[in-house]
Amino acid sequence: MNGEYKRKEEAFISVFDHGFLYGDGVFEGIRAYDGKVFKLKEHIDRLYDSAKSILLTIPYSKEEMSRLVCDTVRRNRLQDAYIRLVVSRGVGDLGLDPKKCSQSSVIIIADQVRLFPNEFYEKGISIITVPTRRNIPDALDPKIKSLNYLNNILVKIEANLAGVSEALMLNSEGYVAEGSGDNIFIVKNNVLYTPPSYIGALEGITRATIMDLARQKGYEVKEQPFTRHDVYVADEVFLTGTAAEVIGVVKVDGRTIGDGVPGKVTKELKEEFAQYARQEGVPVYE
Ligand SMILES: Cc1ncc(COP(=O)(O)O)c(CNc2cccc(C(=O)O)c2)c1O
Repeated sequence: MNGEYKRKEEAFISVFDHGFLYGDGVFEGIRAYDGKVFKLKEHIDRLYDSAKSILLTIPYSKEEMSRLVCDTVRRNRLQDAYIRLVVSRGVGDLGLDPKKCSQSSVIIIADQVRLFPNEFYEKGISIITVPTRRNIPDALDPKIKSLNYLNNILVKIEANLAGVSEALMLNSEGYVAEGSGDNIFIVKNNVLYTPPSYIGALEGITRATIMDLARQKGYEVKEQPFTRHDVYVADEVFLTGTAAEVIGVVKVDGRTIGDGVPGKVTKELKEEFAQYARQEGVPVYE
């Protein structure tokens, strides 16, 4: 926390922190595999882009921040880790004006990874689309990974109420945007499609990695808008995210996708990703 290491039980922020009061801040969710931080540069770059976009100053260079992330994993003696990196506007008085905050808060948490049950990956998951739309880019750009996650949480609540583990948001024009915490791919006739980021979605790092891996395997990958209809009639559907990695979707709004089990391309890319994620990364212990 702001350069000092605190035990979990002593790690507190002020009730006047504008990250807490107004969601005024940005964050990243990063994973370490076998003692190596995966896609650290990409996550740090996205964090600093998000901060710049809301005129939030991060009081460390990217190199210092990268070192602090690795230090935090090391001090927690973790090999496989989930890292939450948060930068808020910091402590100010009760007005929302950012000028009231003199120093941003920087918090780095390294914890055990909590994964979806293995069964979700083997059998695939059932999801729904929900009425809650993705934030429109000219209100709050979904490319900014900000602490404002209520749009996503409302979608998660709708998924919970429907008894499913994830839900898809459309954008204001009715095109599929993304899940509450993951990006979406559909496969049709061996071609992969994913919404372009201008649709109103986070530019996922897992999404970008899967696009590269798929192309290296010879698949055509197209970034183009698609509708719920395209999802329903797809041969395969899968979601990507730092936590989920690659997870097959076998039912959407009651429509069975393909044969009702995770498809060939989904399984191939999940395996490819798992191997790649364990080879790559910034070593923490060397
Ligand atoms: C809205 C949204 N869209 C897509 C993604 C996937 O992006 P990455 O491939 O860069 O992770 C995210 C990221 N979502 C995310 C990241 C880390 C943890 C968790 C969690 O559910 O605990 C969720 C996200 O929050």
